[in-house]
Amino acid sequence: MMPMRFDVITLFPELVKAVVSSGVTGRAAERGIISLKQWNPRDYALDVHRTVDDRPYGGGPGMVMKGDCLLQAIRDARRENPGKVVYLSPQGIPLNQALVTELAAAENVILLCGRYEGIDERVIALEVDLECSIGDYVLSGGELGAMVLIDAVTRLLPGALGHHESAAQDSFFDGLLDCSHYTRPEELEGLAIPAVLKSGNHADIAKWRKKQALGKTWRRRPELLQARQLTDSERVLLNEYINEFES
Ligand SMILES: CC(C)(C)c1cccc(C(=O)NCC2(NC(=O)c3cccc4nocc34)CCCCC2)c1
Repeated sequence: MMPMRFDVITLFPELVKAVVSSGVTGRAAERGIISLKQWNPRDYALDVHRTVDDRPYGGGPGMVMKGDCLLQAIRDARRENPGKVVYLSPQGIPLNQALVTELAAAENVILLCGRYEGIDERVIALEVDLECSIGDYVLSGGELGAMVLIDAVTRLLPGALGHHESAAQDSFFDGLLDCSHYTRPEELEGLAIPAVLKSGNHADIAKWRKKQALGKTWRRRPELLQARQLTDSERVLLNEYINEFES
């Protein structure tokens, strides 16, 4: 199995490298499930000051990343990794599990990270296949977006998760928020755990967990429920939860 290759165009290669230094993504890199290569536009800046940014046409505050260095870095990366070029950007489409699943099916992907006020628009016109955003807040660069994407995609690749983890992952996948979790000690600072979890009755426990997940999603992220058809038994559980919640 060939590793999925991520090529990241970034002024901060060390920041992005951290994503493969530990945890599931670190293990996936060790196992050859993913490979990561960073390309620094500054290596293409030939002037003595190695300039990668310049003042914006039309004036205004801040600087813009110069297109020439970015284009050369992207083209060198493409030569080694003929993958889709994804620009992590606040103007992008929201990164969600559906898009992550789509990206995990791709052989390779090139991730472009902006800094300063952004990148020269002509780079997007010439080389970017997809713009995606990890959320609506102001960031200092696209690198954290790249790392989020690498983490989410890697978890879907065969062999990345142990069987315990992949089973847990599947429970995440059913499109609902997660139920509450508890572990030892049984009493923690005077707080007990829900009795059903000590009952040993696996049917009751599964029902309780599903009801918790449905109820929590209904309370906190009702729009996720819209996106997901409920089975008849799930609808019954949710109605039970709502009746209890509102009683
Ligand atoms: C959304 C909001 C608040 C309306 C907004 C509107 C306008 C600008 C920004 C902003 O943050 N500009 C800075 C910038 N951000 C990002 O790269 C970025 C931000 C958010 C999610 C992302 N996912 O990937 C990359 C992302 C980093 C420096 C280079 C220019 C882009 C934000």
